[in-house]
Amino acid sequence: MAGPTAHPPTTTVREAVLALCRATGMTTVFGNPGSTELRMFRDWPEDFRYVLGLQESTAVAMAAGHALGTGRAALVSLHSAGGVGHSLGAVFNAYRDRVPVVIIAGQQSRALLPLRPFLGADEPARFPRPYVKFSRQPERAADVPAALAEAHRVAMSHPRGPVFLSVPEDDWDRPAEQVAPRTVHGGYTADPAALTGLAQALDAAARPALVVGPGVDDEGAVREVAGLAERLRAAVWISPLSGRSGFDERHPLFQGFLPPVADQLAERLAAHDVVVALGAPLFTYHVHSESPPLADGTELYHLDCDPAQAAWLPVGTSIVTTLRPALRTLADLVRPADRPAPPPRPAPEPLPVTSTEEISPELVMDLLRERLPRDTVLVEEVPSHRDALHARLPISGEGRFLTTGSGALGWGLPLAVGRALADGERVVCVVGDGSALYSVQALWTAARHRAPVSYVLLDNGGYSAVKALGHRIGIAPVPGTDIGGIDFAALAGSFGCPAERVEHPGHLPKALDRALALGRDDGPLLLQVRVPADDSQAYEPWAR
Ligand SMILES: O=C(O)C(=O)c1ccccc1
Repeated sequence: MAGPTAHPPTTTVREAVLALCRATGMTTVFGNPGSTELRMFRDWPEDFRYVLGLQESTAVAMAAGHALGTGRAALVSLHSAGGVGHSLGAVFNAYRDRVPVVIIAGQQSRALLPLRPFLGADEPARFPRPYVKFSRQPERAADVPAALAEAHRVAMSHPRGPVFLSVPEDDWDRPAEQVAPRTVHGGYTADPAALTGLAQALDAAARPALVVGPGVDDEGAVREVAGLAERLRAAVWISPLSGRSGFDERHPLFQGFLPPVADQLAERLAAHDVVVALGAPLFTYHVHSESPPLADGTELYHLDCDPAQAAWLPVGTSIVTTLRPALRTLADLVRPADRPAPPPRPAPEPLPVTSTEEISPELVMDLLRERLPRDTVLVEEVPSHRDALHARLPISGEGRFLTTGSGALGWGLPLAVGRALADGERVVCVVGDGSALYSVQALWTAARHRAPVSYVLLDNGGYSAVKALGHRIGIAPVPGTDIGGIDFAALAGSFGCPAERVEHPGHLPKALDRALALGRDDGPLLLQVRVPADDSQAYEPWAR
């Protein structure tokens, strides 16, 4: 009888990898197959689901949505070299947004590699860097399963993120040993003395603020942040261009969204003497302005699980920690405050349906707010109208708002597919025409798998955010920013996704009713909503 120290049984690389995928909950594979991956699919098991993306960046973004929905890493299979290249915009987002995506990329046969073969990747492990946490092509086929196990553990440890394994196509049939899954307990907590110092600063503060970054939602610390904010009576802001929410935006302590411009950010926070940034890089700027990061008199503390981020922040005291244990300790350390709470931010005026001839983005957001259940998962990629969305469509609840916090467009449309496939809950995705076109073929996957996504595509006929950013610095017109005239409803229909065009404000309420009444089993639907191209506005939603 085998003792506990006996070697695990020998099998093939494929069997060992599939067993590891089962053990780690990665039985949905997002991918786009080619000849360099074929042997992975021999005797493809029935308990695995293959979700085809018609371009590799959609496969990565769908996997990211799945990972965000399940809380587990998601597996992606990419084609060698060029396929990896196609995926990289989405890999960049996954890295910056800390999404655990495990990528297995194809590679040519080991015997062919010295000959620079067709499809072969030179220096495969360098290709996705620096936007992966781990990147390897194992030296020997037999090392592939253990390398994948390590990659998975790296992807899932804080700060989470994508990992990359290049597997030559002749490895899959070779012998290898089964890998026993291991557990890594990855929560770690701050130095108690550092938290005591922070608690003392908060107790002494007159007007403290918490800045909620994407890490709060990512680490499941929303409830802890609300508890601390209430105990402190602190103002709560969301960090610039955060890819998540992380605080109930209807809460009276909520003050709004910080601007991604240094002078405006410093000005917004100047009212506070102690600011605590939670899971937020805080100084995420989109455009340059000559300004110190914070006004004199604003003292910054920063809690984050990423030591690199702690190192590159230009000012403040950083405490490296995962958030939940640190926030619980902090809530015990601070005194309940008797300072007055900050006044709540004013609510925007609702627009009557009949107030305009055209459909304004504000009207779309008002109508969505009236219709969406509070716990709807909302995926956003509508840069020109994000201010209207944030002002009029408050998010409540953990994991309910997803967008790119990094800026590579083409993320939202497929992200919504993966998120919907994670648990079958209907997702609402508000997407711009420009954004949609980077990854529009994900509608085919949505239709194929009947992913419950209601797309509200705001069509302003151009790259409006870029036009407005040009306008801001006196550059108009900007060449290459008009893309109007695309029939998205027909395009979606051709992919098998039902769609409607909405061009008149009076037709919008019923169209939204139809889109939002759909259930888990009704598959996707796309509304192409024509909104005006307002190129005259400077892209400073945060300043309006
Ligand atoms: O600034 C840009 O060019 C850009 O790509 C972008 C991305 C997201 C939001 C707004 C603009």
